[in-house]
Amino acid sequence: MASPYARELEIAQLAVQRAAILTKRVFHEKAKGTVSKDDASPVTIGDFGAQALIIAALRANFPGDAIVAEEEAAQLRSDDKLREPIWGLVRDTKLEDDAAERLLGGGVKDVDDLLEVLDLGRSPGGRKGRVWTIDPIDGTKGFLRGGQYALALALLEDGDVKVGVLGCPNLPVDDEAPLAADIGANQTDAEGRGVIFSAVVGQGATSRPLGTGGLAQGKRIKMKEVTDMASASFCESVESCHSNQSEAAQIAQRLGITKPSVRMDSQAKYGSIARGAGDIYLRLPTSKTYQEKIWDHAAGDLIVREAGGQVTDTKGQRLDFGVGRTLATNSGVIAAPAAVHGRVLEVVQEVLGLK
Ligand SMILES: Nc1ncnc2c1ncn2[C@@H]1O[C@H](COP(=O)(O)O)[C@@H](O)[C@H]1OP(=O)(O)O
Ligand SMILES: [Mg+2]
Ligand SMILES: [Mg+2]
Ligand SMILES: [Mg+2]
Repeated sequence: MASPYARELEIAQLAVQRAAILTKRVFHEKAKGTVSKDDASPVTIGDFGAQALIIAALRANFPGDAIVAEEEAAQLRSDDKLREPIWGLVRDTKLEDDAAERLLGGGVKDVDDLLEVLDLGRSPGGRKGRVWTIDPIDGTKGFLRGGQYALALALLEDGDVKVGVLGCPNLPVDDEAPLAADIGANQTDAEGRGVIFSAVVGQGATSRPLGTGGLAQGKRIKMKEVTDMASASFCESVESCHSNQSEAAQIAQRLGITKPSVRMDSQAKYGSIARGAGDIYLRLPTSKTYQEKIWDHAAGDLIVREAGGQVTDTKGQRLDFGVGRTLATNSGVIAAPAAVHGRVLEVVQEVLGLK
């Protein structure tokens, strides 16, 4: 008998792989069709296109499942200058391997279907049933800057993450490559770059080359053991408005961490620590009102936990993906090897005045 979630995993990986072909094309274009959303954050033709391709694959393979995705069609309905290039990209993007493309199935018929497909991602989420979460480009600011970004897809069942897939086109394929100080800036997806991290609950976490055809064999990944805090380092956001960097510096000092933080955009941080290229991911709230979105954390949360890590918020609670489209009951994120998570949490709470 096939292992649980085998089909969901395969379809999710192929969907991410195909959507990454599209985002890589846009990554190399000077004009990325960037517009501003209501919350002033940027979105590009790459975000819309990748979301359409991923949802089309889910619609074809798992028609009964709900979808919580970041983007929606509203802006495109009134803007054909934006809509047309997205439609062109979606229409022309296929996996190089015909058999894999057939297996994935799920095209987008025309421009109207494109808008319809994008809006299939407006489920409110919740505690019941199967819900896919999609972040078509996580770290859009990194994508625009030429840094790291990720395509994130996860399956929730009754609020728990069962399958997580993270495509990181600009990370090295090699799990052993240490995190270079410049890993978050001026990246390419040239030869030797592009990795998919995946996890299924209870089955461990893997990495494999992202590629553009079929899926290569996966390799087991594990977090690095941190025996001595002096040799560890934090992996943090590039954006100081996404995570409080001065509090992180105080926490590092109290823990005896001397190395500078590695800064990179997106859930590539979760993938990097899961494969032992980095140690500890800290995300400290910068505002009392911002609620983290479930699509920004679901895949990464499972991948780190299946690689031997522990993921909680700053209160020490597991991330709760069953309360809606946001992590409304959580505050911040601490992802670390299980053996040191408790110590990191303790110091985070001291510095944030939570104990
Ligand atoms: N004010 C905010 N605080 C925290 N995260 C945010 C905020 N605004 C947007 N984000 C989301 O944070 C994530 C990027 O995190 P990081 O800084 O770790 O790369 C992205 O998912 C981004 O959305 P998006 O998917 O649109 O890029
Ligand atoms: Mg966004
Ligand atoms: Mg995101
Ligand atoms: Mg996004």
